Amino acid sequence: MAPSLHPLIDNGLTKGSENFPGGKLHCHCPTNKVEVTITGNVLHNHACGCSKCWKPAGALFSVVGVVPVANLAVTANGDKLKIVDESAAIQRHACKQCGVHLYGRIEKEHGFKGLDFIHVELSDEKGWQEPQFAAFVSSIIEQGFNPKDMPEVRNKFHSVGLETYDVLSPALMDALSTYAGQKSGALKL
Ligand SMILES: N[C@@H](CCC(=O)N[C@@H](CS)C(=O)NCC(=O)O)C(=O)O
Ligand SMILES: [Zn+2]
Ligand SMILES: [Zn+2]
Repeated sequence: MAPSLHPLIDNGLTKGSENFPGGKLHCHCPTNKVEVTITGNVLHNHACGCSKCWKPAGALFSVVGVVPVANLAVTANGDKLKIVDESAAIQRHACKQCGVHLYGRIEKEHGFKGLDFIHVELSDEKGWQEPQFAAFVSSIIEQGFNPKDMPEVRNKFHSVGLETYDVLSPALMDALSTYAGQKSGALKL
């Protein structure tokens, strides 16, 4: 049987809705769930194979996207959150009890500062933007995936219409490089 990439991808993509108003994310605790309220849709939603992004049980990939910081609020049981790795660029806030990552925030100077990273499968609402591409695909090997099976993984992404990259997509890499070039002064626009 083919491995699960992610429940939002395995059986094909469900397109998001225009003018989706947003919704609530919940952790997996049976009671006293951490709740995060998102205004508006997620942007740049994508699969991520890196070792740091939260994945549901049995999935090889995370599905992660961004929202402006101003569009995210912790609305219940925020005292259960802790930062997974203080030294990472993305400060991932996870539930201490169930381990689910509710949001990741960039606090240091970075091309994506001002954006929070979220996992829309933590919401019951339908209409979130569907994944747009797959990033950090080769990184699953670092976590124990056999490199000989990589063609199957990339083929599966392509079969649902997603392009695969081993870092981020060209658009996001260009945005990061634009930020770096402007910061150093080498790029003047
Ligand atoms: N191969 C590495 C890649 C990690 C990585 O660079 N992740 C990307 C995509 S989420 C990133 O921007 N990380 C910044 C961070 O985790 O703070 C791994 O799997 O751990
Ligand atoms: Zn929890
Ligand atoms: Zn990642």
